[in-house]
Amino acid sequence: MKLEELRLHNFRNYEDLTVTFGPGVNVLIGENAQGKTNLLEAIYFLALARSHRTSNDRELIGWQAETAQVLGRVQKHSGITPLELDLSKHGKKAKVNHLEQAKLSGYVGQLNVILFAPEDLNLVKGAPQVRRRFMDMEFGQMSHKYLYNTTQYRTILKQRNRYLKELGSKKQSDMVLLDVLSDQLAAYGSEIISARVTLLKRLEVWAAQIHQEISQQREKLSFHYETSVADDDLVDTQHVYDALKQLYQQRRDKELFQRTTLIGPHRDDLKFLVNDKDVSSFGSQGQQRTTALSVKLAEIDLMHEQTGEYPVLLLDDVLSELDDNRQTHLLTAIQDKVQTFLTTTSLSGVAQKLINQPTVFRISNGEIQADH
Ligand SMILES: Nc1ncnc2c1ncn2[C@@H]1O[C@H](COP(=O)(O)OP(=O)(O)OP(=O)(O)O)[C@@H](O)[C@H]1O
Repeated sequence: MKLEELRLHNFRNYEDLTVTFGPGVNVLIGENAQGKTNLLEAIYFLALARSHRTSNDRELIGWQAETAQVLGRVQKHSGITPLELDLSKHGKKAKVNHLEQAKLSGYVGQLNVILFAPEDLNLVKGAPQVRRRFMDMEFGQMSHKYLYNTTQYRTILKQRNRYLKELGSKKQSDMVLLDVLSDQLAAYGSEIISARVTLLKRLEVWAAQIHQEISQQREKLSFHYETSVADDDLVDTQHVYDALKQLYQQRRDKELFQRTTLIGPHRDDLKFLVNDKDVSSFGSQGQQRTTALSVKLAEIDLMHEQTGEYPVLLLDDVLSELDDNRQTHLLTAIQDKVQTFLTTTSLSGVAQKLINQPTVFRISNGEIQADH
């Protein structure tokens, strides 16, 4: 899929912008603080109806304005889809084909993006929530069911945690309601865990292949999904559901004592192994970077496999963080097949690694100009 056109009204420092993009690599050049990342953020927002930088949508509205709009035209095998997000201080409206969508799951998935920013090099070394967020953002774009289950799970988790607090402080003593909430949490949680296990198996195949190429056949990358559910129970959703229910029974006293939910996908993690060793503890910085890059590039193939369309790739200032070999791998992997938006402060070093001429835009103070 390709993002053909983007229009912004009062989005961050863009008052009024209409821009048509090229189908291949689009390079966004500009000095610091001119609006390069804001533009990538707008594309990410158009795809996921949320920003990658802030959970407060109001920050996205231009300082002098009350409302903001992001509109795009997405080209897919099935034709062109217009997307629209309207933001105000009262919330946001999402439209597909000019029709307002009541649920986020009706909107997300129309434009699929993969964002790769310097922070993503933390995928391996960072806290577990970085990897959980990574799984949820990527798998949610590929599967409506996954997105729905994670949204429901979060709601029940909040209710259950609130109830555990009330039980802990003796404001409540009814264990029947706790059982009902545990049951619902196990139902959504088991769907999430089995989907993660299945999709990670596919992602692992692609990532291992890319990692092997970058490391010149020296390293074997593999994944391990870490969860309280025993490996033997990770066979299907029903087994995971039964295991979670049992775990909620067994750990009830501990959860009541700690007044929070200790088991479920919101506590799980993903480990990356290089030559069977945990790369976050034993890998060099170079191996950790190669792992992050391989996983990011593998997502492109996984999304294509799952949806039949290549996603749009957003590279925010990431090239400067990669050495020559890794840069070449990244740029070769995306040639021709993936529409890419790449921010940089200088074109040197990028252009000669690309086979085809990129479309270049200069960004200055919230304005964009195509470079001819
Ligand atoms: N809501 C907003 N309204 C207006 N301007 C904003 C808003 N939010 C941020 N800005 C402005 O946007 C600019 C930052 O843009 P952006 O983060 O895209 O920079 P950049 O071009 O990617 O720079 P760098 O290369 O340093 O990352 C700043 O000048 C900031 O003041």
